Amino acid sequence: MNAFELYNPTKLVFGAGKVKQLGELVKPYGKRVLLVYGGGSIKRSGLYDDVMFQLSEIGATVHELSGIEPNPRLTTVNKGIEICRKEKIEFVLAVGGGSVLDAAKAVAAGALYDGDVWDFTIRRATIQAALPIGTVLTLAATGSEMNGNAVISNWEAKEKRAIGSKLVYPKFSILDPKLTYTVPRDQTVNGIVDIMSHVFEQYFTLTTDIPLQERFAESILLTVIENGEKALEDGTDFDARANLLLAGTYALNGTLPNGVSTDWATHGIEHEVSAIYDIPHGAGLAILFPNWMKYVYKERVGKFAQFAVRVWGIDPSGKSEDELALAGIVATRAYFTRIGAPATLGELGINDDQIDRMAEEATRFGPIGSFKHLDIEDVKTILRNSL
Ligand SMILES: NC(=O)c1ccc[n+]([C@@H]2O[C@H](COP(=O)([O-])OP(=O)(O)OC[C@H]3O[C@@H](n4cnc5c(N)ncnc54)[C@H](O)[C@@H]3O)[C@@H](O)[C@H]2O)c1
Repeated sequence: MNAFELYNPTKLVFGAGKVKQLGELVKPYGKRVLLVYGGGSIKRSGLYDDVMFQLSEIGATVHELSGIEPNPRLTTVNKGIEICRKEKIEFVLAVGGGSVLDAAKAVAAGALYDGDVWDFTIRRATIQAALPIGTVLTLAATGSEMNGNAVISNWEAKEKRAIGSKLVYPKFSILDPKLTYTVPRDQTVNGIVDIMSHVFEQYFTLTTDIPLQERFAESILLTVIENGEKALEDGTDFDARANLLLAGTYALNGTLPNGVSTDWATHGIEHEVSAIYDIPHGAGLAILFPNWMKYVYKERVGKFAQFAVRVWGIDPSGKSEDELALAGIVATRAYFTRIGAPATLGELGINDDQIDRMAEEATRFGPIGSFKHLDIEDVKTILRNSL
């Protein structure tokens, strides 16, 4: 096991009706609040009114940044930064899915930076300060509710890049499974794939003798596989939604990578696809991950065989490790297809036009991944195999 540090300051407030605690949770941080949200689903569901009521109860002055796009854009983040500076905002409250949370984090960091917030994504500057953030999550997927990451798209430059800092962990996140009842089927599917992909990035590692981390990861995968299908059958199944929501948080809150070298190559490639084609992150991952698996599994066949047996319940008798590994990859693709995720870039209207550019961008800082280091030619092959 590698040396590691675990840091997670986010207070998780989980359960039905927990939005009632919002006012008290915001109160210590100030009364000048920027409310960040997306395209209006929170208005239709009544959540907006509940949030505004809570903020009015503590006498907060609320300014709004609405219209956060899925794959949130730098231009929108900049609008939020401007409001923060002009209105002397003390607290940023994100209400929505991962895109809203990520945009709020970028706004919070950009507001206290005397330069272009994009600098944080291209390693020109590191975050030195940020406004405090709180979140009310409405979609199980990214883990952004309990981590220090945010992904922002520069639509003009067709680039999608991540920022990360201890300073942008939410101070608190409210997770009420009932708030996810209205998530449409396709977004539920994208969320399931995103959560599973976060686990894959940390599970497929060359680090050995890590039984606790492996079983953590396998239990998250099994929980998502079972409860994902239940939530798709009945979007108002409280327990299925609750289990999915908590799995999403644990998949990317710093629990799984303890002492383990993690990969993240597939996420890097997916970001290049959605930077150009603006596809949902989960859809891109559903297409790419089984192709990444097929390309790299020989680096450690035994781990993929274990995945097949423990996660997909494949009977190992009479099968070689290689056969088991491949059966696990086939089962992964079959599950994605069963829940309705795309299997090829072609299904999303993407052809080979931009493969060179996407591969160049994905490897702009050098080879990616740690399970197998992927250079530009490897990335091109995985993208071509995904057409
Ligand atoms: N910060 C991280 O650690 C991290 C990790 C993975 C991905 N990401 C990024 O997060 C973004 C994706 O976030 P996401 O998957 O949470 O989706 P999202 O926030 O983009 O939301 C997807 C859609 O679902 C709608 N929606 C959200 N909640 C709803 C509800 N309760 N009812 C009805 N509609 C609802 C939104 O309005 C939007 O149209 C991508 O940009 C991705 O790259 C971030």
